[in-house]
Amino acid sequence: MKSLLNHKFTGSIKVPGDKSITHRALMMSSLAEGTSTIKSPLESDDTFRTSEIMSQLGVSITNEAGMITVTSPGAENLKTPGDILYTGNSGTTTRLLMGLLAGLGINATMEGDSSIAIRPMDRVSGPLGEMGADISLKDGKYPPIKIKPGMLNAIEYNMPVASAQVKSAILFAGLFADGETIVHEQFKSRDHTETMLKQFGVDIMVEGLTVKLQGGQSLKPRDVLVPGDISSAAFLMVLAAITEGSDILIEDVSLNETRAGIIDVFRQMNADIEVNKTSSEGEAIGNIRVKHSENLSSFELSGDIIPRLIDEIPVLAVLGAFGSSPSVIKDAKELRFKETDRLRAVIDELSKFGIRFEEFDDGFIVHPITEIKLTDNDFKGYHDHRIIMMLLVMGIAAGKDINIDDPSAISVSYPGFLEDLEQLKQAR
Ligand SMILES: O=C(O)C1=C[C@@H](OP(=O)(O)O)[C@@H](O)[C@H](O)C1
Ligand SMILES: C=C(OP(=O)(O)O)C(=O)O
Repeated sequence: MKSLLNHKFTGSIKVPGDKSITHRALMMSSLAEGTSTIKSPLESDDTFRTSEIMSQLGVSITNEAGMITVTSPGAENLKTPGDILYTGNSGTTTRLLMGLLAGLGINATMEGDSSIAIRPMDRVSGPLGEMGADISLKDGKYPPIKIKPGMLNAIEYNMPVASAQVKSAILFAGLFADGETIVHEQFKSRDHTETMLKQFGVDIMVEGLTVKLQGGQSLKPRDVLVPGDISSAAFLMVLAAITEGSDILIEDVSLNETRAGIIDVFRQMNADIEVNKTSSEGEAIGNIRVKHSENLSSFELSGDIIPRLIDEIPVLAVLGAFGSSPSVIKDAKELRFKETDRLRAVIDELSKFGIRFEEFDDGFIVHPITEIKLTDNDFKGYHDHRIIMMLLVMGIAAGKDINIDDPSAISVSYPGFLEDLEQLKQAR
């Protein structure tokens, strides 16, 4: 499908800092007695929630010119918060802090917005309960989450779903548990917690799909450099690949293998992509250049690649629609438990452009778009940042001005998205 656009997107850009890494850096610096710094963090609604909560626990956090300074009295001296801890729209804040607060033995109640209120939390309270944590949930499953102090024992846990949030919550609790905590994954989920715990001086062992950690270790302060977020870069990568004349260079972005599944997909699609790693110490970092390609083919994704691109699937549906034959996503049922049911949202909203889908319980087939015909110009963003940015990319590629009910949730992960699009936009 040729795009109807009269402009292209060119130039170099840095996307905002990685959301997963920023959350973890704020949490781990708050456990390490002394002063740590976080350079180029993501400054967005979700990371603000984590920062606010760490402050409520007695940590001093200041932010000046793209550098956060965290001064902590140490894990044992964090205090019981006076108020409810509000996690907003952030699943990562909510789930990781369940493990951390249970480990710290802090009495607290956490709740978030209306989307967090219907995201399952029993996947975390289950294993934490096995460790001895006292956590109660509404209807046994949802926030508000009430955590009471208690002694924890280490467990050996087989993860039923690929989830870095569950794995990280168990590892955080394991830091304070008696004995060795062992987590086995079926598919490898993002490993930022493991990498960063090592950087903060924790002895943690990673062997294939198994992570082991001895309780009773303390963290030492350090300086963290946050690379750009490949999940944010994904929107620009897809835009460049599908709009004629485009050529975008994204600099200093995370190339962590457990996050970089989208690069494999671009290669599978015969997209024009160049990747140049500039550092592989700790978190891999580098540059990604994507040019428009006339000859995108298709992709078939299932199994272990899914956790490596889980948040990119909405925008990959757009890429698939510009391929020469149908593309397939399977084993992605987890998308139904994100900020909204993302499989439903992708199919319902992209169908309004005339894109044809076949839906499965755990994925979809997206057919190549042959003609863009808007059946409805009123789009729903479901207050989900990834769905809204997906729609904006599709709208641009289609050369249509679309109405999205409420685009404000972009600020959950990429507050400057519209400005970055403006900066890259050129007349053709
Ligand atoms: O640990 C993290 O930082 C995240 C893990 C993923 O969720 P799951 O753990 O539910 O797969 C991902 O979708 C989310 O955006 C961030
Ligand atoms: C699912 C996401 O985040 P969280 O789980 O932290 O809300 C996301 O950023 O796409």
